[in-house]
Parts: sequence; structure tokens; C-alpha cells
Amino acid sequence: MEDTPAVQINHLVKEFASPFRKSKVRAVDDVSLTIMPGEVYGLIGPNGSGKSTTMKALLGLLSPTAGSCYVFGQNSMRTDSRQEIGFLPENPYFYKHLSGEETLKFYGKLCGLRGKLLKERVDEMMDLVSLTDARKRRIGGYSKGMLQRIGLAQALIHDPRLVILDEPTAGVDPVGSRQIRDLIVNLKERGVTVFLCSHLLEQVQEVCDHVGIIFKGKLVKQGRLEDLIAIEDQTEIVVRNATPRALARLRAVIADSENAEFIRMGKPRTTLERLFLEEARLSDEESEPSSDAAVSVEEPVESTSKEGEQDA
Ligand SMILES: Nc1ncnc2c1ncn2[C@@H]1O[C@H](COP(=O)(O)OP(=O)(O)OP(=O)(O)O)[C@@H](O)[C@H]1O
Repeated sequence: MEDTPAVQINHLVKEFASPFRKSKVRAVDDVSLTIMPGEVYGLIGPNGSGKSTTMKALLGLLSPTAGSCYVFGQNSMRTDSRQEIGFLPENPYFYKHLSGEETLKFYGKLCGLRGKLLKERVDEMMDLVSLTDARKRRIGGYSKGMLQRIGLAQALIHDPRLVILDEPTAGVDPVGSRQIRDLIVNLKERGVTVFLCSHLLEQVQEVCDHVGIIFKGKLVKQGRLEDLIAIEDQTEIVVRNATPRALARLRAVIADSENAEFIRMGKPRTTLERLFLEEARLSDEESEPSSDAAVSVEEPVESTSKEGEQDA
């Protein structure tokens, strides 16, 4: 495994001048974190806790008040460090009059791709984000979920080693969110490092192996997800087809053991989200054989972009 961290943030502080007060707003307060290559790190925190500011400093879009950020060993204030990064902003905006395919070609060219390689990457990305059928449609008619997916494709077009995703599923319905989460898992399997921020905890729990909790600009907790959420003094047993007699015996054994305390027995529950997705999948199968039905039923929404604006 590579020794150089994909991301190294050292004592990052970022203050903004406040137009109404003499004092400054300290958006990020002494944050340090390290993400090793291949990890999926989720930064979670409430609105205004400093997640986006941390990401922008890592991208070199904001200069730190104090501290420093490194991407694969390079200071993030150096332009070269961005060659390794793909970025999906919280509200990506695109030229509405371009089709999905033209949009990806545009970004691919900005990243230096040309000719056969560019065409191959565009085809591959369209396929990866399940937008091949919609590639000729104008972005202005894309739904929110489709916009997020084309944004993800844009972030991946140059095959970056680090992908930074700011609220990747914001405003996307559960089916669309699932597709985006599957893509993140796919990136992890391919060894891409992912740094994402979100306040949707369940989603973070599903895809991240490391988590940091940021609150009022301070990183209050971080570590391996498994370690953070484990309840050290409890053991979970899940049994299929157990008879009442077997369960009664199990309880009796536990009651006999020194210090052990029986806490709960019952049916494991699915999450509301899984239930929703399962129902959506079943109705989808009943009504429409096409695998892209989820895309076609999404209502087109207005892109948040102003005509002519383009994300940096
Ligand atoms: N350019 C700016 N000028 C002044 N204050 C800013 C600026 N950018 C962010 N802030 C302030 O810094 C703090 C952290 O903002 P930030 O956008 O990083 O939070 P966040 O955790 O990403 O929030 P959200 O979940 O709502 O996106 C907030 O108080 C915000 O108002």
C-alpha cells in the first residue's frame, strides 16, 4: 500500500470577514485529518459546520488562514495538485444547452483529453453513471438525480486518484441516491480515494470506512467507522428459523452466565429506505422492462445554473 497520504490536512484554520461584525467568522478551527489511498472518508456535520470550507481549502479554492493541505504529498495551493483530483460541488451547474455527451467532452478537453481517448472516456463515463440513453439530451431537461450523476461523470472523466464529493446526493430521491452510492462503492473497489461530506448519516455509514465528525468548525471525533459505531460491551446474535424452545434455551444459558445480561430479542428490522427501494424495484419490474425506467420517470427540473456560467 502506498505510504503517501492521499489527503493530509494539518491544523487547518479558515476565517471569513463578517460584513456585520468586527470579529471574523471562524469556519474551520484547527482541523487535522489524514486519508490514505483507497479509503472512503466521510466528513459529517450539521449545516454551517465547516465541511464545504474544508473541502474548498483542500481543492486550493480558498487559501487557509493557518495550517496547510496536501494532496498526494503536494501542497494544495499548487495548481499541479489538482491534476489528481475530481470534484463534484454541492450544486453543480452546467451549460443547459449542451447535451450530456457534449458536457463530458467539454470537461474532458479541459483536462487535456483528446481524440480516441476522449471518446472512450466519455462512453465509459456515460455507461458508469447509467446515462447512455440520455447522452444526446440537453442538460436543461435533466432531473436533479441525472444532474448529480453527470456531475459525478465530469469529476471522474480524467481518471483522478482522489474524488471529492460535496453532498453528492443532495436533493436526489432514494433510487437516485442508491445509484450514486453504488458508484461510490464502485470507485472504492477500483482503489480510488473518496472524500465526501454529507449530513445524511445513514448514507455515510453505508459507503465510508473512515468518518470524521465536524461541529462548529472543530473535528470532534474521527476514526474507522467500525470502531466508532461498535458497542464494545454487547454481542449481536442473529438466528434464522429458531424454534421457541431453542430461543428459551439460549436465554437460559445467558441467564446462567456470570455478568451477562439479556437485553433484547426480536425480529431484525429493515430500514425505511431499504423498504422504499425494494418497493420501487418491484413496481419497476412489474411496469417496465427497461433498466432505465428510474431515469425516465424522474421529473425534469430546472438546473440551478445561470446561462453561460460554468463550474471551475
Ligand atoms: N465565503 C464566505 N464568507 C463568509 N462566511 C462564510 C463563507 N463561506 C462559508 N462561510 C461561513 O462559514 C461557516 C461554515 O460554512 P460551510 O459552508 O463550510 O459549512 P457546511 O458544513 O458545508 O454547511 P452546509 O451543510 O450547509 O453546506 C458558516 O458559518 C458559513 O456561513
